[in-house]
Amino acid sequence: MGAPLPKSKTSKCSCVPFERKQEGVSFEGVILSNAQFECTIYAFGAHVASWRSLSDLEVFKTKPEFLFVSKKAILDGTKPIRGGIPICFPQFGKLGECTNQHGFARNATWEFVGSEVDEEKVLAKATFTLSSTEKTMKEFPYKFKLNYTVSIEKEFLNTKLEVINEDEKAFEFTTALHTYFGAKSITDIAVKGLNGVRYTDSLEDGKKCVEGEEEIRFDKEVDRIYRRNVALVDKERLEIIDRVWEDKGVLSQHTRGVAMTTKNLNDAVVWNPWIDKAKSMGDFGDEEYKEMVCVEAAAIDEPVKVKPGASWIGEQTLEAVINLAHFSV
Ligand SMILES: O=P(O)(O)OC[C@H]1O[C@H](O)[C@H](O)[C@@H](O)[C@@H]1O
Repeated sequence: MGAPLPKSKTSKCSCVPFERKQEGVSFEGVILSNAQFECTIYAFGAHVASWRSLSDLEVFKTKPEFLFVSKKAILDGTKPIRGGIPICFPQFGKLGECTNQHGFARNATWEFVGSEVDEEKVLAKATFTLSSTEKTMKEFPYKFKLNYTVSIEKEFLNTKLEVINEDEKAFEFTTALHTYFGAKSITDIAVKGLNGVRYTDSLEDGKKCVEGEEEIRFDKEVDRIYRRNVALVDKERLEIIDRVWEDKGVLSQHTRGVAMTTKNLNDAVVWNPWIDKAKSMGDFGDEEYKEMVCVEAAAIDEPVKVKPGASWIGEQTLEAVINLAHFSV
């Protein structure tokens, strides 16, 4: 682990490394705090496992956590962690030569290489890195380096993945920041910002469809890859609204949710396993489909090409929103 940035008496922002032992297995990571929010990142998978509010506001106090992690998640390094923000690289799903679905980055232990805090900006940041090894070369035959920077700034969580080609050959990859959002109840969740967007339905052999709903609601299994308009993707945002905070069907000031913006991640995967798939997953509770939805910032439809010596950056920014005026009602 890199050098810790201890919390001084006067500082509100911090990045504190930790080591947890669970059934003899040690798990390392860092906790970022900026006095408003706290974020836990494991070195295994450079996995953001928690992003929680530290506020006393009622709408946060009753459920401070914004991300979902399964109670059955396996935290011994033998399996990717079910929940949080797994990093899919160098392939999304089975779209590549890797043996494991979603590639190897979420199964590897990354190195914590640095941190930064800035009281004025209300910011705390940590960077992790992962480089190619003989093992990764067997599945993805290129030399690469990944830098992953996680920062909390006020009510924003930014996750930025840099992919550097250290090989003599160009390479291609697909990727996703596979965020699991927590829900009080899935039937009260709405995903907005995809109306009119083309998507492939992974549950119907990749059937091509166009989204016709202003709000995507959930009452069955959903697994879709939306291809957002590249020209608009930097300006538009996706909203994951938790309508349970509404007052008698009327949008209240306390409606809360998350607004997502992305850079260079033009696709959005929307996934909820629903009943049967939930039961088939060993590291996911049978009823937990009611408590989560994945909205994943991704580059899938058009694989990213990186020339030798060049690099690519993809990022997502999540904003914790409680005031309805911030949502595009
Ligand atoms: O079980 P995992 O390998 O973590 O994948 C979980 C899910 O990831 C994505 O959302 C895919 O679109 C789904 O088809 C897949 O089931």
